[in-house]
Amino acid sequence: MKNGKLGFIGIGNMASAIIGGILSSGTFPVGDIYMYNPHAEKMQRFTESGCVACTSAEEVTELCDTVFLCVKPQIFPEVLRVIAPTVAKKNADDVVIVSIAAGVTFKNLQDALGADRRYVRAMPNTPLLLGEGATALCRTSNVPEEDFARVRSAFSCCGVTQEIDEAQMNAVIAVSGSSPAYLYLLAKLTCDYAAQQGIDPKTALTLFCQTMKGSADMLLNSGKDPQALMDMVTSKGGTTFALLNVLKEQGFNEAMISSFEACTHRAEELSM
Ligand SMILES: NC(=O)C1=CN([C@@H]2O[C@H](COP(=O)(O)OP(=O)(O)OC[C@H]3O[C@@H](n4cnc5c(N)ncnc54)[C@H](O)[C@@H]3O)[C@@H](O)[C@H]2O)C=CC1
Ligand SMILES: O=C(O)[C@@H]1CCC=N1
Repeated sequence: MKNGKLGFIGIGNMASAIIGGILSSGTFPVGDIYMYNPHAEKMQRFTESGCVACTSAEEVTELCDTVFLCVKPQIFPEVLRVIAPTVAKKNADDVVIVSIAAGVTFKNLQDALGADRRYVRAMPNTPLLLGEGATALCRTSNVPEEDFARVRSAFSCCGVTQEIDEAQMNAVIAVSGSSPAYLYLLAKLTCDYAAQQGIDPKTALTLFCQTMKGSADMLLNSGKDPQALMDMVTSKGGTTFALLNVLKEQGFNEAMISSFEACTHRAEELSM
């Protein structure tokens, strides 16, 4: 029997962002959110909000019909071993296992927990915390629409979601999961430069962040593609041309592409 409870195992950066987003949106009753982390202090702010702290991963798995595995990929073998007997005791249609881990495949999950179980993989990102996340999702073919919709709503209540094929899950990490890091790097480099030039750091951050937001809106809503939008900014013989020219000369495009490939490759290595 399904009871609608959501369980989270591993309450670190990402689970905190997901739970924080769910709580802010009010999409699920707070008392339906269960969690386990070996370090109880990581759960404290959510227990103060009314979420339920469990004493083990098995307990979360026993009590909840949607179980989010939010530990590091390296910890997955241990967590899967711990929850396997509890998953085995449930009817196959009474539990959906959701993994947010980079690289951990459906085959990894099926080998550990059973091929007849229902699985969803998600690649979210930390802006979920503010309701501005972006999550790529895929599911095994036995996950019915109703179960998938429930998982999806845990992410879509705090951002956008897109369903993709499992074969694309490692490549999408450079698009959703990891990409905030290089946007923050760009913000840091830009604002550090502005500060060196005597611009007040808060002023620079405000201008740059609005520029990121505005540029994202242009990409989504102007009907123009990235190249056309770059062309709109770039006056012949002007400042943007000078800026882009240095990036080109110094191999920026190649470095970005190599970094995406490294991200995907690392996810492949993290497969169990
Ligand atoms: N941080 C991010 O931006 C994103 C992370 N992910 C994925 O999310 C997962 C978690 O990443 P983070 O939240 O960044 O890591 P984290 O290290 O912040 O959180 C992991 C949590 O698991 C807990 N933990 C360790 N052993 C455990 C066990 N045996 N049972 C239960 N909990 C245990 C740790 O105490 C920690 O609080 C990873 O698999 C990562 O690939 C996916 C998308 C984005
Ligand atoms: O760096 C990582 O491995 C995780 C997955 C995507 C974002 N953070």
